[in-house]
Formats: sequence, C-alpha cells, structure tokens
Amino acid sequence: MSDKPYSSAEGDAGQPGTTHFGFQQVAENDKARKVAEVFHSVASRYDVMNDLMSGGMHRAWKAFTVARAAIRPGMKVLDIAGGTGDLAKAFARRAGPTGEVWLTDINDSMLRVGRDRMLDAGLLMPAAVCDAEKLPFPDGYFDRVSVAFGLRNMTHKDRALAEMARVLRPGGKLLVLEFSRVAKPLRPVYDWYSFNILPWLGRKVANDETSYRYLAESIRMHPDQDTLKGMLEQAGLARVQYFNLTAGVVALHEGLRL
Ligand SMILES: C[S@@+](CC[C@H](N)C(=O)[O-])C[C@H]1O[C@@H](n2cnc3c(N)ncnc32)[C@H](O)[C@@H]1O
Repeated sequence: MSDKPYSSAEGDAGQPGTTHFGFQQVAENDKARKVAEVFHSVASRYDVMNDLMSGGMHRAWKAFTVARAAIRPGMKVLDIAGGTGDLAKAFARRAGPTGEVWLTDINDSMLRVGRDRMLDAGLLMPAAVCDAEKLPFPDGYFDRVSVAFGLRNMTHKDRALAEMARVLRPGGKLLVLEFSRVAKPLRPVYDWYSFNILPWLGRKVANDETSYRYLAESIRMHPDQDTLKGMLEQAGLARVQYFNLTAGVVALHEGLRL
C-alpha cells in the first residue's frame, strides 16, 4: 500500500520543467513517451482488464456519461483519448447517419483496436491520431466533446482543456469522465485494492504489472473534484458541475462553452 498523499492540484509538478508520471518526477517532455509505452503495452488486453478491474462498473460510468451527453441525431461529437471506443460507439448510434462522431487518440495501438471494434459493430466513423493538447479541428466545430479516463495521462491538462473548449460551439458541452477522490472512509480499502490487486491483475492478465501500478499512482496524482472543476472554469467553460460516481472513485465533470 502507498503512503503517498493524494495530490490536490495539477500544479504539484515539483521542479520547473518536470511533471509527474505516477509517483515519479520526470522531465515534462518525457511524460508523453512514457504514457505511450503504457498504452502500447496494454492495448490488446485493455477491454478485458477494464471489466476485471472495475467489476464491470466502467460500463455504468460510461452509460451515465452517454446519458448526460444527450446526443441528438445529426450532432458533431469529438471523443478525445477515445482508445477502444466505448463512448464513440454509443455516441455514433445516437448521432445517426447524419451525425459526425470522431474517435481520436494519441496512441495508434489503442486507436487501431477502437477502429476495428467500430467496424465490427457496423459503424463507419472517422478515427484519427490526435494529441489533445493540439487538436486539428477548427474553432467551434463540435456540439459535444468528451474525454474518458484520458485527462489524467496528459502532460499539460490546462492546454488540453483549453483546446477542448476551443473546438466546442457556443452552447456545446464538454464531458470529462475520470478517476477522482474517493470518499474518505473508503480510502484504506481502495488503496489496498489499488496497490495490491490492480498490479497483480495486470501481471496475470496483461503480463504487465508496471502499467497497472502506474494506473493506481496516476489516479492519486490527479486533481480532486473541486480542483478539476476550477480547471474547467479556467479553460473558459461555464455552469461547470460534477457528479460523483461510486463514492467518488470516478467523477463526471461537465461544462458549457458560452
Ligand atoms: C485509460 S485510456 C481511456 C480509453 C477510453 N477513453 C476509455 O474510457 O476506455 C486513456 C487513453 O488516453 C490516451 N491519451 C493519453 N494522452 C493523450 C493525449 N495527449 N491526447 C490524446 N489521447 C491521449 C491514451 O493513449 C489512452 O488511449
């Protein structure tokens, strides 16, 4: 079990030019490469690990996100860090043939699994390698932008959030689903699970203990609910609110572009 404190803000980067990668302090320009190694390594076992680690709960968290997104036929939707495509798939079904749903991710191994799953489901949609910090879309293009379990891995979360706000049309909605700060009474058991069971599952199922240790550590270093709410406001989003799911294991933040 870890005795590391929970982080309270993205700003605890330590020395200038460094940031955190889990509990390690690394050069800022090294983080993206290290994150890429994690997701290249886990891509093929990613979905089965999600079900095992969360006991299937990630499906309910995503279903709630899809409900809050309130996608209507014809909408333009961008799923950032979309990986194997759970959200994009649900969005595409709701946006219908007149809609435009983009599945994007910085990691081509994850995106390839996602694109194949979309094709297997009979859904034709654009899939593109994109860095959330430099989105290749015009201002005000999308009705909805989502990011699920991706923000935590980004080096400059403030830049990524500003980009998400930029590509939303006025009145458009941003949805950020991410691990968050669990209710205090649950922390001991949650820490025990995270630092023992997750790496063990990673070793047994994905043959990769290190990446799942990173998962547990990166959750602890991610901003808590109120800090992230402030970051969305800072990025120019309005009427920002969040929903704690499973006692704060996960939180869904949403905000509107004015
Ligand atoms: C935990 S997976 C989430 C996948 C999917 N959204 C889901 O909920 O199952 C995190 C994803 O974030 C992606 N990612 C990390 N940094 C990124 C960045 N700067 N821009 C876009 N995607 C990024 C990773 O490649 C990875 O596929």
